[in-house]
Amino acid sequence: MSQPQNRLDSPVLVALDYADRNRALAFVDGIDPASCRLKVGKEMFTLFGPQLVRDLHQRGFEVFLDLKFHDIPNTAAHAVAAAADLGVWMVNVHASGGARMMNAAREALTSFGKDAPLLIAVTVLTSMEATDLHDLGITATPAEHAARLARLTQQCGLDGVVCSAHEASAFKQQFGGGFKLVTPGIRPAGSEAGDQRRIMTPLQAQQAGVDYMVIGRPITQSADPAATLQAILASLREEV
Ligand SMILES: O=c1ccn([C@@H]2O[C@H](COP(=O)(O)O)[C@@H](O)[C@H]2O)c(=O)[nH]1
Repeated sequence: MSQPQNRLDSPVLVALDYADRNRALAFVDGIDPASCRLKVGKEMFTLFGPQLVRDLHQRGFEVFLDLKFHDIPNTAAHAVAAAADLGVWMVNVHASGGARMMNAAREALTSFGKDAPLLIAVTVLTSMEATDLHDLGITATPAEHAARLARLTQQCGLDGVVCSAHEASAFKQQFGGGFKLVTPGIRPAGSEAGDQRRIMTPLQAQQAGVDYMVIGRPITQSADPAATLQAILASLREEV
């Protein structure tokens, strides 16, 4: 297990969603590990496996392994422990897997002590809006349903949730400052929303009190990903 040595205050998690490992590493090799953390999700992990995470650690980056485990408690717990063995900084499950699954996942990390990754749970995907919930028979709004799942997540002793930045200020009041809010669906002004629905700009998300903002395509699909990342970071610093 190799843990990165540096540490940083950056709120930006870059979603490293590339089908091409060389393109991903070309971007990574052009940025400073102190400027952001990297999120490895289902696409790159399925294509390139744990070695990709080791390669990023070796370059000094902390990694959020975004595999959103949703399974029976035993399987989810073993998967979370495997992520901890890999030395990731953060790992997640789906809150809709329920309390027994989340408790099992949390307990699986106790033996890692201070080396345990942060464990968070996905509430309502940022690509979802009210009509998507209605299709599932859920009549609550995305914000109400996300709050219900966040409450359950906190009761299970996890470190925080994935939610949209729209829920951030209410969740900080309800669940306290220490409960981490990780928000995808971040779109700099003028960039395409794509499949995302509950979106905010980086600055709006910072003002709403999010802890970490996940930004993928606006950076990775830009003409100069490293420069786009720097511009986003600069815009956030200006407002501090
Ligand atoms: O609710 C969620 C949970 C996870 N994601 C992931 O974040 C990134 C977002 O990428 P963009 O290109 O900035 O849209 C992506 O890896 C998702 O799998 C999310 O979007 N929403």
